[in-house]
Amino acid sequence: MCYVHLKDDNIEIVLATLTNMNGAREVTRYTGRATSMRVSGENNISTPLHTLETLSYTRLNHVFSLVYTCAILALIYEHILAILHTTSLVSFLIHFSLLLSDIIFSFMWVTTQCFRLRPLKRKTHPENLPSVVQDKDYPALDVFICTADPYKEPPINVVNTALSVMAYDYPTDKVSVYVSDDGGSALTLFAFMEATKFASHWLPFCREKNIMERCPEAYFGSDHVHNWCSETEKIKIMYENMKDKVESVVERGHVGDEHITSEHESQAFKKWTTGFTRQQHPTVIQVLLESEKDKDTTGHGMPNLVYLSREKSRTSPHYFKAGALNALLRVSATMTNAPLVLTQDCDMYSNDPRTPLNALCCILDPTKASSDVAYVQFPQRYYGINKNDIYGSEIKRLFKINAAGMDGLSGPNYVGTGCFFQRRAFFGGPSSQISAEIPELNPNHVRAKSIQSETVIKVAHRVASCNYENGTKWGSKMGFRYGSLVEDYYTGFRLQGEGWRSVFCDPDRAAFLGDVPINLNDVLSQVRRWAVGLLEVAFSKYSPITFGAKSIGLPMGFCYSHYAFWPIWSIPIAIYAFLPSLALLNRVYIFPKVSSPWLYMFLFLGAYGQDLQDFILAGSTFKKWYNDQRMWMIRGVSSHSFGLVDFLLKSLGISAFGFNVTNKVVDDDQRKRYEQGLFEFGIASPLFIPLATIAIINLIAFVVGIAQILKQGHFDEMFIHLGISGFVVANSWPIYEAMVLRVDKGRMPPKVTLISICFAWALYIISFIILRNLDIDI
Ligand SMILES: O=c1ccn([C@@H]2O[C@H](COP(=O)(O)OP(=O)(O)O[C@H]3O[C@H](CO)[C@@H](O)[C@H](O)[C@H]3O)[C@@H](O)[C@H]2O)c(=O)[nH]1
Ligand SMILES: [Mn+2]
Repeated sequence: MCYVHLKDDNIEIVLATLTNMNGAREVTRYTGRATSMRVSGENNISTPLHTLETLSYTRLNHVFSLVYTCAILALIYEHILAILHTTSLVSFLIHFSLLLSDIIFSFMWVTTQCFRLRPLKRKTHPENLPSVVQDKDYPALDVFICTADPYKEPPINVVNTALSVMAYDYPTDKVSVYVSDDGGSALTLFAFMEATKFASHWLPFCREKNIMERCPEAYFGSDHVHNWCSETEKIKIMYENMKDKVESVVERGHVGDEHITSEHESQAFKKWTTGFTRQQHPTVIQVLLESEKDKDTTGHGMPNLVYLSREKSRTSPHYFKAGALNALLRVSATMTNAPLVLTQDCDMYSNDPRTPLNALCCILDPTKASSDVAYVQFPQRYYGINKNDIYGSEIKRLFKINAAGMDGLSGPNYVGTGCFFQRRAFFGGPSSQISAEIPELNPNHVRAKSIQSETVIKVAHRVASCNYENGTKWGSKMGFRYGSLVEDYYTGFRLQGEGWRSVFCDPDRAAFLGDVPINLNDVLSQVRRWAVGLLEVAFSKYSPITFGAKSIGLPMGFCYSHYAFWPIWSIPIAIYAFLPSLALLNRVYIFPKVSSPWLYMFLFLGAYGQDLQDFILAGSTFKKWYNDQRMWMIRGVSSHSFGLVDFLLKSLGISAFGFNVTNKVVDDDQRKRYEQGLFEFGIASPLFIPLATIAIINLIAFVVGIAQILKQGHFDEMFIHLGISGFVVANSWPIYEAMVLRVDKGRMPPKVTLISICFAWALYIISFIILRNLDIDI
């Protein structure tokens, strides 16, 4: 096994770690330049499973960061000077808000630099696996798929996700797929019963044809299905039949008797008695496939497939997805207890059957009893994004650029899906394991013989009950952690705090492909939930800035802080969106006189230029980057501001903010407009009001500003104001278009436009009253 260590540009590969008879460690190493490394050899110890490369522009980035830091200091100094020279409360407040804004921007910029300290590119070599470990010795893998609502997450899509992982190129008897249904829906169970029948044809078909798209919907939907033959046609018809059946049952809302084909199935549906609701129902566990018994059409074994809907009660908290994942951890422990666990969102299908092998390359260390890698995170990547990605849905910075940056430190944050964990990681630190309350749940507990035996099913029901966690360490010291709506981010952070590392694995071919929301309200609502979750971590006793910096070191602490404090970006963005334009309308020029506009220009272009550079190097395009920066502002003033308020209300106990599941059903009209690159407003969402208000105020300010320059000069004083307003106007183009030019269903509802005009007017009046007695230059 190899273990790779990087120091500056040098690479050290620990090819083997063996313990000799005296108990001492013997290490075989290769050292060399990272960029020119070649390792060759015949035996297994010289065949690395993964190699790392540092990126050549990193040094340049460091130098630039130094220069940029000086510019930030100069700007802060000017703000302080300006504050010292203020003569009235109003001008003090104005300069203070500019100082506050720039301090927040600077803080975020400083934390961003930690992602640039040592970004890595990691390459896996699954072709070398056979010389290190035979496939019969591969660790078993439990896959968890979460779903929560059959109407927002169509069961046929969940089935597709499950089929894609069931068909992995991995010893079938080592794969178990567990589906958690927080929607407690018979419709989802029905879909999976149908899926098991289809799987017995689909899995051998994938194997024989060696196809890459093992998600049937993606395979039959792709234009380049090779080797189309009568068998392909047959399987396609089978798939279409299953899909129609599942969709019609979902549409009808219940599973009719005509669809139930066996006594076994009928027994399963009997659990949906009257009084069974999503919020209140007993545990349902249904073993749909058992690898030791069930065979596919060629007689080859099938993976285990288990449906779980944990018990829910109105009086017990269920902790949303984190709770579902912990129930999955426990139920799977009683049945298969695989040392590797993959967590998947229901809308993220596997796009590469060799993904578990790539993960093994990063996690496996056969020479040691265990490695300290808690998880291997693959990036979230998506299908169906429009040409220029108008909503910045790729979120490239979070999922790719920053993740590669953290990989060079202690490893990336967990993003909820596409992540292979060592089960051990959920039970204490790498060298301080803790025991579960019952032995069946411990990672070293030997798996049961039959997953359907009475004793196993009994314990499985017990550990899935809604009161099971009371008085245990689940959610605090064990399993996925509770306390934040971004349970993924929080859990990864806490695991790293316990001493675990993580690894980022980003092969060229996307390992997983997911679905993105395609209307603005869904996009913004999703980020609003994230904002609340992140703030819950930022202002907890485990804040990354304090606890994090202590437990995982300053650079990693800063990386995690960057996300935890993401929503406070809304403060400077909102200040810059309103203040300069309102001041301009009142002919008050607020930027420090001493500051030459060049300093602002440098800071703005420097940050933007670096951002653009990262995007282009990560394989993106200028247009996508432009849209991403626009969404950054849009999210800042809507999702993040609302998230900030939601968080405050939640902290004060005034209102609760739960996990609103993102809608994955789209209407064809919306899809068409999305393909055309049009923003989808359509509904009167409060999230749109700040956007429209800002767009209106800045447009008027910009026009008035230009008119003033033409009439009476003052260009110098107005330069920065005009620059900012002009920039906001340029970014607001889709909003003007939606308010004035469009007539389709996705335009801005007139109600939102009207309310925003009123807000803009009110803000102008207020600013007029406050600013009227100020000098032109303050
Ligand atoms: O009570 C719940 C709520 C959600 N989910 C599942 O959680 C997943 C993610 O939910 P989704 O609505 O798609 O949220 P997103 O914001 O798109 O998800 C991102 O953000 C979440 C944290 O907010 C992470 O858990 C996800 O992995 C990450 O992709 C889905 O499979 C849901 O079925 C549950 O199982 N139970
Ligand atoms: Mn999602």
